[in-house]
Amino acid sequence: MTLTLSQDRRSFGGSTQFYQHFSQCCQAPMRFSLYLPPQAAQYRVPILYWLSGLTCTEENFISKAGAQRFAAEYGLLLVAPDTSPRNLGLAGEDDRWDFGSGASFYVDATESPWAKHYQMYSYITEELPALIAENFPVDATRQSIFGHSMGGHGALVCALRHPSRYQSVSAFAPIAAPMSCPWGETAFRGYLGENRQTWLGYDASELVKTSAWEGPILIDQGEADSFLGEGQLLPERFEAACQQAGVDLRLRRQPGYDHSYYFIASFMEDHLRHHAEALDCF
Ligand SMILES: N[C@@H](CCC(=O)N[C@@H](CSC=O)C(=O)NCC(=O)O)C(=O)O
Repeated sequence: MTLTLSQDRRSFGGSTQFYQHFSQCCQAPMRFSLYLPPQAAQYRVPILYWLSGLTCTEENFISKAGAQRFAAEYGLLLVAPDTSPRNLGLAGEDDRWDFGSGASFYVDATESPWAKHYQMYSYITEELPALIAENFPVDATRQSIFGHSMGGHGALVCALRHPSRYQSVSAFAPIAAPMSCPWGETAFRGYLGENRQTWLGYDASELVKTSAWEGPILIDQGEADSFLGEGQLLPERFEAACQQAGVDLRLRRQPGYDHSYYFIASFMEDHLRHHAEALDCF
């Protein structure tokens, strides 16, 4: 697989880089950003994947979250993929900000015209890890995942569906019960069709009830998040499901914080430490 490097910026003793490649899963060019910590010059480092939210590209997280400082300290390679394939010429692709481009919901679509290209679940869990293992000095047996909003939920789904593949998971303001909120219903209907039974496999509040996930789950949720008030996030549903399943959820409600990257950056250190501990970085 050919990777094309488009930017390489020295940061915190390592490098923030941007790549493009042709994805076999998505049958389209895909982009991701990456932070290579200084330790990668000495030994194979663990990997921490970040999944971004609606409207984001591979750039939002790496330029706004302030994660590189802590990744450099702990020796973590960060990978932040784009949120969907783009510029495919599909009908309706760019009509809405919460569906289509920038809004894949990280599922493998089954419905036309999305199914041919919107295979983001397979891309995130299979193709991208193989690509990273092949091209960077990583220990591919040590990987974790986190994200924000649509991506926070995507991270939960990946970990709950693959409990042995990820050492830890965390999320900022995840869309925690997508089958029960307007964003999720729109996306699942469009990508997966009308049968709600098939949606269950992509809803973290359902998956957690049967998953073999054992580790703690860290979630930060701003109490002044406007999307919380609109009923798009529903952390209380995930909390109840975790309680029912006996899963150790550390849901921290943060007074005054909204949905933005100002909120994310404020608690980034805690999340990176959560993952660094699980990935044996100390
Ligand atoms: N319609 C608005 C709001 C979009 C928005 O807030 N996106 C969030 C993620 S929301 C859930 O997945 C985001 O991360 N935005 C990028 C950022 O850098 O803040 C709009 O189009 O702006």
